[in-house]
Amino acid sequence: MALTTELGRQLQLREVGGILLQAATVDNWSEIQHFEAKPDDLLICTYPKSGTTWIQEIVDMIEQNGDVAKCQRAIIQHRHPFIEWARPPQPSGVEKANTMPSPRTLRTHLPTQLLPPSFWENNCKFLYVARNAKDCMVSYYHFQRMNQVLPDPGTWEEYFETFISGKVGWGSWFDHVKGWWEIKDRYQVLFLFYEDMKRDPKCEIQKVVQFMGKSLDETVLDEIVQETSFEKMKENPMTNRSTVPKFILDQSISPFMRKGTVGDWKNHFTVAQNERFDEIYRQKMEGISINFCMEL
Ligand SMILES: Nc1ncnc2c1ncn2[C@@H]1O[C@H](COP(=O)(O)O)[C@@H](OP(=O)(O)O)[C@H]1O
Ligand SMILES: CCc1ccc(OS(=O)(=O)O)cc1
Repeated sequence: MALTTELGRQLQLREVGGILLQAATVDNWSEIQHFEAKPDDLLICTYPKSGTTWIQEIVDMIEQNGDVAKCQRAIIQHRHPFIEWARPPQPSGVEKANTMPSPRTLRTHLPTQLLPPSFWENNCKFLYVARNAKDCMVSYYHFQRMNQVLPDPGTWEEYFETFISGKVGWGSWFDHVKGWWEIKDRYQVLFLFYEDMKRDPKCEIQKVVQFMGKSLDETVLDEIVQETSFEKMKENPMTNRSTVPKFILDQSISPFMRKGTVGDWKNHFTVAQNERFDEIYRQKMEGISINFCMEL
């Protein structure tokens, strides 16, 4: 009971610069902002529920030259320090990154304006994965239903309002995607789409290989495509979060590896919600030349 109360307190959300973050992250904000990135760091950047775990497994498989056994060395949450994560008394994401040998692969959900400045100063590589907002909203809703230490999402109708107003962890989807899209040509950013990864995983994985400065045989690429499929990762205890206790992630409510598809929003959005969302999207993303694929 004491443990769940403590976890609940840590995962309450508080604001930094108008963005909701977990309370323990806010408590640790100075350490996070002073994080010292190194020029050879690779930072995986995503808005929550955009395919973070998927791209992490892909990057690790590439780093390990397709050696599946090496990717089984630890659960995915422990392989790439999550720089803004804090859950005392466990070491923070910053502490884990500081003890990791280079070259490091790190991960974040932070929007550009909250990223520790040293990442820009060191011209690090950023690998951003974007997912269409409607599927992201659906995935985040089910995640908040099953995550027992996050605020209850309420009904779907209530969550729809919460999400479009950006009152969720890591803030507004619109601002997050816009922010990373706008800086992509000024820094070393590989900007990928979840929907492209579903449509042609080999092509997108090849882009990541090149971005990482690696070269892999065709057979290794094929192996990575296979091993990082939704079906494989759903069965893999190192990626499916099955090791997280039920009092934190209750996968009987909704599995972490839930559907892994493009277009599940059609099973959730009413016609009226869809029309309203499209209008809000048009206003908020005006002038941004991104074309999201909404169904495959
Ligand atoms: N290998 C894979 N292929 C496709 N989708 C995947 C995947 N691994 C995880 N996902 C999906 O990515 C979402 C989780 O994102 P994150 O890792 O950023 O939290 C979930 O979406 P759904 O809830 O739509 O199924 C999950 O099912
Ligand atoms: C505040 C909501 C939230 C979202 C994502 C989280 O972590 S992870 O991306 O699933 O590892 C944690 C909390």
